[in-house]
Amino acid sequence: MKVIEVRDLRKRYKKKEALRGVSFEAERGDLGVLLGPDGAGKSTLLKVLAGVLEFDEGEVRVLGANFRDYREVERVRGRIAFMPEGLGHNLYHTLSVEENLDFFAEIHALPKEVARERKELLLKVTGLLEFREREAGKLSGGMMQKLGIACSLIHLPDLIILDEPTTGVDPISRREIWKLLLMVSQKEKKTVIISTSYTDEAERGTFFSLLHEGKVLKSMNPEELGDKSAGDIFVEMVGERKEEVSIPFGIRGEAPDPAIVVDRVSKFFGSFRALDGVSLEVRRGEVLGLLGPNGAGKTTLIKILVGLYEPSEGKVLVAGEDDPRRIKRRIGYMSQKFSLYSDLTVRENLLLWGSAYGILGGELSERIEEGLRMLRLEEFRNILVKDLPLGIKQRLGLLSSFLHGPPILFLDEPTSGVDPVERKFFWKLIKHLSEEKGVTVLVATHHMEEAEFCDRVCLLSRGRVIALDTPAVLKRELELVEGRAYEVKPRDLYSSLEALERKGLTVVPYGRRLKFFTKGETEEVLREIDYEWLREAEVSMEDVFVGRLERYEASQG
Ligand SMILES: Nc1ncnc2c1ncn2[C@@H]1O[C@H](COP(=O)(O)OP(=O)(O)OP(=O)(O)O)[C@@H](O)[C@H]1O
Ligand SMILES: Nc1ncnc2c1ncn2[C@@H]1O[C@H](COP(=O)(O)OP(=O)(O)OP(=O)(O)O)[C@@H](O)[C@H]1O
Repeated sequence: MKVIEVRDLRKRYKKKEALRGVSFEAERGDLGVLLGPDGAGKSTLLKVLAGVLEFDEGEVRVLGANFRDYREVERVRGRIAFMPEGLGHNLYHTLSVEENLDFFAEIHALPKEVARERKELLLKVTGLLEFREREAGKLSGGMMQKLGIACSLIHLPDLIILDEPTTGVDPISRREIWKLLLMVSQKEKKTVIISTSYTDEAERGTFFSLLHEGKVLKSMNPEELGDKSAGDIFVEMVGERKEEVSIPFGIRGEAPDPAIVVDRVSKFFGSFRALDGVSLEVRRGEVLGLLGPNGAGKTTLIKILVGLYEPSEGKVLVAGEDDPRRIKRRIGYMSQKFSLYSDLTVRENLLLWGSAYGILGGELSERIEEGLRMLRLEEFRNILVKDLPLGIKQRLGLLSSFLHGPPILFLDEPTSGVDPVERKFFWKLIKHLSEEKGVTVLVATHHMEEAEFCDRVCLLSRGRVIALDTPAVLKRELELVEGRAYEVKPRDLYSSLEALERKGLTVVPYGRRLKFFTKGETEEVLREIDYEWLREAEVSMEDVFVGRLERYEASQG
């Protein structure tokens, strides 16, 4: 049975035609993934499907209701869950984690026992069990996102629409969330439609659709991919950004070496210890990647370094300064939840930022024009920030952070929700700033492939540094502990999975593939699953992340 039938859908916002004749279908039990460049129209399509945005032309039938007629939309609204894009936008920030879940269960009139069972399951899957009493507004970004997903799933409606649910979510939780979505679609036969900026996620659903400039360019099922990845298809259809980066304006002042010193820093919120004796140094001109599970303390550390929080213990030196007011003048900061004025346009925001740092007149206009061109923001210059798609907001956030030419840059998840092509460009820009301009960069990310671009990587867990080294050393160390990594080809995925699990090996799904480490039993394991099915795989930073954390958690009991 078709749960969604869309024909020739058109939607315009004032002058902008966001959807230009979209056709789209999904059946019961489908898990459909929307991919597309920033601003392609994904959120617009999802809002129409959820019945929260009116459309101009075309036919939209959802759960048998004709969405032209508003009374029909209302008839099925209770059977649709919708999570909008953005961290914690569907939550009550002054209610606790548990109260949020209870609230959503109650408005959908779930029987008490069912609500209790589901709540416990969702708290477990999202890793929020130990934080059930914390106010939602005090959760980390990724924890908020996971609570948002849990609140959308608690009444298990027939159609679940999630706009970028895994943005800001750490790699381990991302796997758990995917397991949950697969269970909801395969076992419960619910229909799930999500958008994502992770192309590997497109390979895990029943189909994916690539949107570009308000049209569906391609819809396919992952089996049709052959040897290609969804990322390859994305780049083929959308095109790469091949141009070199060159930032014509100068950096104001130079940082000392080390540029950042963190000395035995702890931070308490009430009795909760968010940072626990963190010490590290960032060398001048280095790009240091900050990784860690949601709630590890990455944002807290960055906020201390940029002078927004005072440490409870220990001290920091940034650009040789220990006074938060002086630090703020020497750095650039892109925060996780945006320090942008939502009722001002893109250009107005940049004017305010630049002039706050004393850059004025012609020089400011030149910097803004150059920045808008470089980050492909020109067409958005007169759009209010609140109307910008997430990925475009991120571009503006990045530009504001370095517009005034600071020698040290703090970027808190700059690429979350940014499309893969633009994400690569962000990294070209970050590397250019560090290598050509000598800028020191501290960058938090959940995109593990980006950790490869960092000079060194710091892995935080529960407020402590558990690893700090170059990506190459961390990967080599993992190989020594875990053995060689192998990948299993897709056609034999499930039989291989069983064979491997019988051997007691942890098998990790990577899109349509599986990956495992041989742990010194190479011959025996390889014999059990035909050699032909295997290929040697490279150890990735995601393996390092998972491996290190698992070992750390085990050592802590
Ligand atoms: N309320 C609005 N007013 C004006 N223009 C809008 C509004 N909402 C969206 N747009 C425009 O419509 C286009 C599509 O936006 P949409 O949010 O659907 O993109 P998206 O594919 O979800 O992007 P992202 O993944 O980056 O969030 C963009 O050009 C956007 O600027
Ligand atoms: N104002 C606050 N009051 C109470 N607890 C807080 C407050 N701010 C942060 N925390 C807690 O401190 C911990 C660390 O949060 P932080 O935002 O630094 O994590 P993070 O590593 O940046 O996570 P994410 O990857 O999800 O962004 C979390 O458990 C969070 O709930």
